[in-house]
Amino acid sequence: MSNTDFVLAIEDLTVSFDGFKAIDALTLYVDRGELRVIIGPNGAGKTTLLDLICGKTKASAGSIKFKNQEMTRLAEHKIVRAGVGRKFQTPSIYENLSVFKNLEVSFPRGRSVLGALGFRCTDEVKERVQSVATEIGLADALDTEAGLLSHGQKQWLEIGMLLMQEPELLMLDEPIAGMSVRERELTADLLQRICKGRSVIVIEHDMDFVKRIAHKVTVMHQGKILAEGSMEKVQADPKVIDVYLGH
Ligand SMILES: Nc1ncnc2c1ncn2[C@@H]1O[C@H](COP(=O)(O)OP(=O)(O)OP(=O)(O)O)[C@@H](O)[C@H]1O
Repeated sequence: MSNTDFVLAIEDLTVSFDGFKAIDALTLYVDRGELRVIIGPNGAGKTTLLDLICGKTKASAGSIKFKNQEMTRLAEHKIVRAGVGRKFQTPSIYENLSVFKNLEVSFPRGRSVLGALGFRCTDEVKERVQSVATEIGLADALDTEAGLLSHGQKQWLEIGMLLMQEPELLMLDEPIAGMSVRERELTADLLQRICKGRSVIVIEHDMDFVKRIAHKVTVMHQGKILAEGSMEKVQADPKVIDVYLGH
């Protein structure tokens, strides 16, 4: 298959669990700087697709190319190192550490000789922590213990921990679940900012939020793509109304 300009090129991807195809010959391309939202009914295969991209689940067949490099045979940590970040629904922050520390420990190590010899909180790390904290709206909370943050702030901190690694593709599974209206608005703004320098894939069920953030929407159903395009286009698609939006 040929090289592409897409940051992510998924072709004929299939995964079977005991003969059941959770992802079925799926082809999907994501542009650089694109914010793609994946929607679809329960069991459509959305989470499984993210699991495949980040290497948590191995494909039965097909290809996942990230910046033209095949990912399907790479170990999870190598996919992270290649520039793919994934946030799961439940936050995995260190509750008893400060916001600063949470960000600091997420700075990638071991890539340089210095990193391999031992980690030091250099000016470079401090600057990165500061800039990420500003990006996620927690610049004034650097000394706060993470466990004391609101639910929304914890979610942003986790996004910040991923940003510390400067991923070129960031994947988020239902990022606004449990958030207040105000936190949802701030998250929409945050995602708009984040996708300026990278591609973002979001799984989401809240259609008002999808409308606010999506550049393009992919609708999944039974492991396949049912529809793809602008929110207006997929919303007006009778197939999509039939299996998802009409319910
Ligand atoms: N490890 C696994 N073993 C067996 N079946 C699995 C496994 N992972 C997922 N499945 C099945 O694959 C299908 C797709 O599940 P998936 O969680 O990807 O759907 P989803 O679109 O994310 O749904 P939801 O919106 O409910 O999160 C489901 O029928 C699920 O039961």
